[in-house]
Amino acid sequence: MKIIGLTGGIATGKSTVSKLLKDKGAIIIDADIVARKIVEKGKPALNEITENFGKEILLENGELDRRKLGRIVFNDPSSLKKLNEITHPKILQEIQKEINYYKQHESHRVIIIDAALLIETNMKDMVDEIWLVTISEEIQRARLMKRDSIGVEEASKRMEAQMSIKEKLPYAHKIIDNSGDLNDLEIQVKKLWEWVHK
Ligand SMILES: CC(C)(COP(=O)(O)OP(=O)(O)OC[C@H]1O[C@@H](n2cnc3c(N)ncnc32)[C@H](O)[C@@H]1O)[C@@H](O)C(=O)NCCC(=O)NCCS
Ligand SMILES: Nc1ncnc2c1ncn2[C@@H]1O[C@H](COP(=O)(O)OP(=O)(O)OP(=O)(O)O)[C@@H](O)[C@H]1O
Repeated sequence: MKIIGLTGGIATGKSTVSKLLKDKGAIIIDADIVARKIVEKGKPALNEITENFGKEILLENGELDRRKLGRIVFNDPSSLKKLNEITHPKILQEIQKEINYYKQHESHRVIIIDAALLIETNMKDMVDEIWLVTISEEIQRARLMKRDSIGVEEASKRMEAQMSIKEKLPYAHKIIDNSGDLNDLEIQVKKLWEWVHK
């Protein structure tokens, strides 16, 4: 079983690549989905978040107000550090649990871990190789603003909260250049999929 870490900055196109790989038969573990799961109502991480950020961080139904928390942490590095300290160990633990499950039940299939923070966290040690999705910062900012309907400042702050693509390059075993159109992307993904099965 091969485990591939798919990474790249916010809105570089990881989910788009994951979808293409899923259609080809890969198992996808999406770190954003795992991150949402560990802060559900009643989970210990949500209590820790309210202890640190106050009850105002909850919606009326008791769930996490993600937009509000996002506005706080992406504008204040020390709040982001605190949130990462609460969530990252639990996200890593859950991903490891999922890997162990698939190792037992789907041992012939390729696993893709889709995670923006794969290199920043110890997730990089869980994978056999790293595939990096790259685009210029200008395209990245433009796609992020469009997808999330946010302004240039908010988009830039989110990008600054992560390692730059340039800093991630030395860790990459394969590069997926997503500056072209979706057809270009599909061609690259097809080649990688063939390569992984050689
Ligand atoms: C701050 C939160 C509540 C904002 O929620 P929101 O629904 O607006 O965004 P979502 O979770 O879909 O994340 C979107 C993208 O933001 C970027 N991002 C998320 N968390 C972080 C972080 N801690 N540091 C840097 N970038 C991040 C990633 O590129 C991610 O793909 C949420 O992102 C969160 O709980 N983050 C901490 C957990 C985490 O590190 N998740 C990323 C796992 S790789
Ligand atoms: N080649 C492309 N041409 C034009 N738009 C694209 C291309 N690839 C992806 N997109 C769009 O760019 C946006 C970001 O892509 P996507 O959501 O896959 O990024 P991501 O890396 O998974 O982001 P996140 O880190 O937030 O999870 C989406 O709106 C997607 O539809």
